[in-house]
Amino acid sequence: LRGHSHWSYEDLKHWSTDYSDCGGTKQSPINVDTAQATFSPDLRPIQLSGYSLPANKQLKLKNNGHTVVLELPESLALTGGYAQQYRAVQLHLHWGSPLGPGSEHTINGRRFPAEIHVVHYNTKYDSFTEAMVHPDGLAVLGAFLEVGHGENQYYHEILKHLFEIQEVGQETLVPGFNIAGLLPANLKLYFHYNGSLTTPPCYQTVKWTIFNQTMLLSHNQMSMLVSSLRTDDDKLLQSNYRPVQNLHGRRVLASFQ
Ligand SMILES: NS(=O)(=O)c1c(F)c(F)c(SCCc2ccc(C(=O)O)cc2)c(F)c1NC1CCCCCCC1
Ligand SMILES: [Zn+2]
Repeated sequence: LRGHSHWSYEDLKHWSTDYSDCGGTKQSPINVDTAQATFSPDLRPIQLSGYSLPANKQLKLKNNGHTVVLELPESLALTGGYAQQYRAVQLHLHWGSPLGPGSEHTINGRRFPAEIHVVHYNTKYDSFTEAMVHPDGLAVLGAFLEVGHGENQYYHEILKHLFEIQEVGQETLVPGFNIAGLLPANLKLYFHYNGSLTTPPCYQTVKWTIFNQTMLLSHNQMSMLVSSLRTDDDKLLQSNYRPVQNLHGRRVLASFQ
């Protein structure tokens, strides 16, 4: 993955020359046109197990030059909503700048201030790297972040460490907490579609779940997110989102009407 870090959000055109899947027909992110989404009553509530981690479980938080990544133990598992079991790999965020929002997915053309992705791999494969090249290999849970009134205590567990990893490659340790608190309380309402990693190598191996309920952060927390991290040319790491990709006939399912 080290070799994948020389791309940037500025030269998107070259992604598909260096990584052929980036030019594929099942790419992410997408715009969700809610009027075109198909209600699918057999979409079950997403169920998380093992997401509540004790404080003595230290998690690595890293600035990898493209986002902030929190590495997750495989003890976190997706046990509902997907036909097979998936285990957590990492979570990371996408955000904008003081000039504009930075979610990756959009809803009816609306871009949200930020978006969290919790990445999992299908346990029928021996490892994440093995899973990530199979169409049913990965499951990513996505939720939008908006500015509300109060501080979000769960996001604070990550945001309060950002100053320690301002430079690319820096990492720090975060005490365990209830990772489920980073996702909506209502895991029944979501959109579902087959897509890809939104970064090179853009493998088309992700079953995406985008929750309908958004997460609320304070204004201060959102500004910490958009103005703490730097990239490898010492500029602020901002607007780390890929433009929405064509559906090419794919259907988006909705677990609700
Ligand atoms: N939205 S997403 O899930 O596609 C995604 C992004 F959009 C991302 F932008 C990222 S970060 C860019 C990829 C990367 C670069 C460097 C390092 C490192 O030095 O450790 C690691 C990763 C990023 F890490 C991920 N998720 C990754 C996809 C990259 C390859 C496998 C790693 C787990 C999932
Ligand atoms: Zn992502």
